[in-house]
Amino acid sequence: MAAMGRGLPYFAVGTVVKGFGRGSKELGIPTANFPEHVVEQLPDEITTGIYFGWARVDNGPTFKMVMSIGWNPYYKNERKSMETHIMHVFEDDFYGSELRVVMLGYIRGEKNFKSLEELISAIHSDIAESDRQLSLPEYEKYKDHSFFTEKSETNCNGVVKNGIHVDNRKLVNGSTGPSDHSS
Ligand SMILES: Cc1cc2nc3c(=O)[nH]c(=O)nc-3n(C[C@H](O)[C@H](O)[C@H](O)COP(=O)(O)O)c2cc1C
Ligand SMILES: Nc1ncnc2c1ncn2[C@@H]1O[C@H](COP(=O)(O)OP(=O)(O)O)[C@@H](O)[C@H]1O
Ligand SMILES: [Mg+2]
Repeated sequence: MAAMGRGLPYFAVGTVVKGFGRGSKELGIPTANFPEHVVEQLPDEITTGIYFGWARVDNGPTFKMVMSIGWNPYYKNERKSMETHIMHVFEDDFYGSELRVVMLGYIRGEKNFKSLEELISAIHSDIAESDRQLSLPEYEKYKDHSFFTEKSETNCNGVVKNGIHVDNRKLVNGSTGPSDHSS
């Protein structure tokens, strides 16, 4: 079987936070931004650039997604971001919701562009390419991965690597007690 790329599949969970508000307003392409600690947990193999995969908001359906990781050279951001455009039209914003993603393939590196129109057109090509790739059986099957159907917990800041859930809530909340309430 063909390899997916170094570090892939990569699973991540986090709360949707505010970015610069450019995605919807300037580009017409909203991106749900992950908080800094999720970005910081990315392993070195996950280089900056554009990835495709699947995404789920809270307990909703799982949709195709395309993600941008990096400093957005067109805007020269000072902080590295990890932003997911979900291929679905949502009625409302979902800041504060839990976003789960699995990244399956790498499309290209981040680029600078001479105009906003060129950036927008590149993003539209990425969306079309991701849409095609995700319909292939080898990628489509991840839509129903147990990662998405596991009972989700509030304030879950866990990160899942290669199917293994690494729960780092203790680090985030500073709690050291056991997380299992059933015993
Ligand atoms: C599929 C995709 C590809 C992107 N490619 C680039 C890129 O090559 N260069 C760049 O500067 N920004 C790129 N971006 C990031 C946009 O500039 C970013 O989403 C926008 O600045 C919105 O940021 P905000 O969430 O802070 O509002 C891409 C975004 C997406 C969704
Ligand atoms: N299809 C979608 N994909 C991603 N985010 C969406 C989508 N539809 C609505 N949103 C909402 O829009 C927000 C992102 O818009 P954006 O302009 O990028 O703002 P920000 O800079 O705060 O990330 C998300 O956090 C989410 O609440
Ligand atoms: Mg955004």
